[in-house]
Amino acid sequence: MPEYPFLKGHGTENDFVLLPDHDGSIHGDLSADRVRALCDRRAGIGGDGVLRVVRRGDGWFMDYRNSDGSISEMCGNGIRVFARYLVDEGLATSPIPVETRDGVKVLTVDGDLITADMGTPKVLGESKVGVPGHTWVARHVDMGNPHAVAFVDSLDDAGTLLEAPEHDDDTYPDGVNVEFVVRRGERHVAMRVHERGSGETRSCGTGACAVMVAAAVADGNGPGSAYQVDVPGGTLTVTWTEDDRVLLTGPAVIVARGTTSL
Ligand SMILES: N[C@@H](CCC[C@H](N)C(=O)O)C(=O)O
Repeated sequence: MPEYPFLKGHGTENDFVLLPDHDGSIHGDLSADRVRALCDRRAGIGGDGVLRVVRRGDGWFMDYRNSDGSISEMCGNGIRVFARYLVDEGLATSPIPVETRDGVKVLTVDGDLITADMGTPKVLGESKVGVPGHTWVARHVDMGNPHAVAFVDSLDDAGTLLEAPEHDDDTYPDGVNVEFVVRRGERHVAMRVHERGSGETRSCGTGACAVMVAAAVADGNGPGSAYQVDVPGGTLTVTWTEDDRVLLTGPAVIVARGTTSL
């Protein structure tokens, strides 16, 4: 049985299996079944998703998969862990452009913290999301991937999040990441998230950006503001720049390296 190199890393406890596949020859046929096996927390390595690391021209491409094997356009914590891997291995130096299915993102490394320039957010309309016993109006924010942001009285109101929250299929034909948000202070919020393709996770980078943008719009603060976003796995800082770009800053670490036959 062939053995393949892997690494395990996380950003605010949103955790990933990294598969180095620099020339695309090892995992080019990465199937949904293999992603599910790698992400399995009992029979596999365990993770919210897989980051396949591929060279593209002079740079790098992040091939991101959710733990259920589905593909997403973007992963804000994943791309920061991806950058940590490149720097730790001496494969790149900051600033690092990384190609994704949502275009090129530039990563900046400053000690323990890695910032991803996530690009311009799209603030769209409102729809409803629900869990048993509760329904909320949610703001649709597109960060390259789809988000529904609901402001709630208590994060406990989201319940167990063992099932995907109800949402409007016409607004989100490809599914949605749903964020539940409470205010903690001025320019300071806390959130839980149910991720499309992964279930409830301890953090979501694109979700934190969507939450910040929705909160800033609701507060009458547009571009030119920064918020602290607390997630179950830590704290992220999201800055909406004057030139309408969203910067996601937080820690990203590699915690294990090995080989797997999965
Ligand atoms: N955890 C990620 C988002 C991963 C993709 C998401 N589940 C989707 O399907 O869009 C992040 O940190 O942004």
